[in-house]
Amino acid sequence: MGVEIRVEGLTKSFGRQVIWQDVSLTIPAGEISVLLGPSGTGKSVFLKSLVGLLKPDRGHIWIGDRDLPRLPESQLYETRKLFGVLFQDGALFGSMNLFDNIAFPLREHTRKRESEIKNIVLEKMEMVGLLGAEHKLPGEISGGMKKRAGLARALVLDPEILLVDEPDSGLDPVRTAFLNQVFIDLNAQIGATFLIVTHDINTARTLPDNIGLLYQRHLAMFGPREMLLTSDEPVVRQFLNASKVGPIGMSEEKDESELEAEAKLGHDPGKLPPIPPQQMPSNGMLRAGMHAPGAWCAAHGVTPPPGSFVDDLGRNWVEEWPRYVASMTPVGASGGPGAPGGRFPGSPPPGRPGAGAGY
Ligand SMILES: Nc1ncnc2c1ncn2[C@@H]1O[C@H](COP(=O)(O)OP(=O)(O)OP(=O)(O)O)[C@@H](O)[C@H]1O
Repeated sequence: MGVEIRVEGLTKSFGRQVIWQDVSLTIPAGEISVLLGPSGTGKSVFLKSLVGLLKPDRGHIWIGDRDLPRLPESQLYETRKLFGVLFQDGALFGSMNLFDNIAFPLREHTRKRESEIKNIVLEKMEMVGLLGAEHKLPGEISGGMKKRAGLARALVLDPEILLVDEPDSGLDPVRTAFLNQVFIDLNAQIGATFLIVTHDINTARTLPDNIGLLYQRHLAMFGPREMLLTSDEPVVRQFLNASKVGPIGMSEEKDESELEAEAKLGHDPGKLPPIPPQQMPSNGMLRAGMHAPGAWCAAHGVTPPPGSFVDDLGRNWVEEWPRYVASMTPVGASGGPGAPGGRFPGSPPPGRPGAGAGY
């Protein structure tokens, strides 16, 4: 079981916002692949495109000899049956108990008898460790159980491909580890092709055969896990080490309206997002998100440049300050919270070394 997915030159935009472009990769049949990426890089959009819920602007998604974006509706419907999808929240119907939730696709898409449906549902519930919870409502179970119920439902039609969107969201590390083990066992048992989207580094380190990284509208890398874990690419290293220092900034999260607002202010989108006035240090105070260099640099193992000041993204505000002031002149002129002229951030007040209110 399990089929290969071959993606070629896939591009997706919403209006003027390009989500990713020219993504090409082959997701090997029967293996577990994980797609990583900072928030907002379009991982969920990628999953939805793979299953045909969103139409890419260009490119191909080959499942065998079928190119998904070009299939007529009837064939798309048939091809979708190859997929099981686990959405972030499990997407359970709140008014149905777990048994009926899990039985739903079988009742909707097959003509199986109730006795047969019962066998399948109980088999899948056992696979995910939920046997005995058939009569519970989604509101009566934990987040981890909800995910496993969603997983059981994704399995009832015996998918060749299982797509999973952020299985770890909202789960503590113990439940995440447990769920990851369920994925490993399931993969060994059913042999389907798994693609899991996550930003959990531990999941990426332990679970997959292959890892991909989406970054700044491109697939930065895709390959065997060890290749990524030992990569010297700065973006890969920063992501895997969960470091604030490196090429990944906050620009990935911006949507079109934010980028437009920035462009109007004359900012260079993605390069120097303005720091919000409420986070600017003024009158010697350190505000949330801004850290005295001593504490921050010690925590990140770097030597602070003399007189420097860093923010949550590791930007040195001694260097950024003149550009920031230039870009914020109207605010500065009014003497507002972002106005230059207060105590320069490189000099924390005496007696409060390293007092970073953001910690
Ligand atoms: N249907 C849609 N219409 C317009 N924009 C959308 C739509 N779906 C997603 N987006 C935009 O696409 C971008 C990527 O969203 P997506 O949810 O795929 O990111 P992600 O990498 O999964 O983020 P996270 O890790 O935070 O879940 C976001 O800017 C989002 O606002």
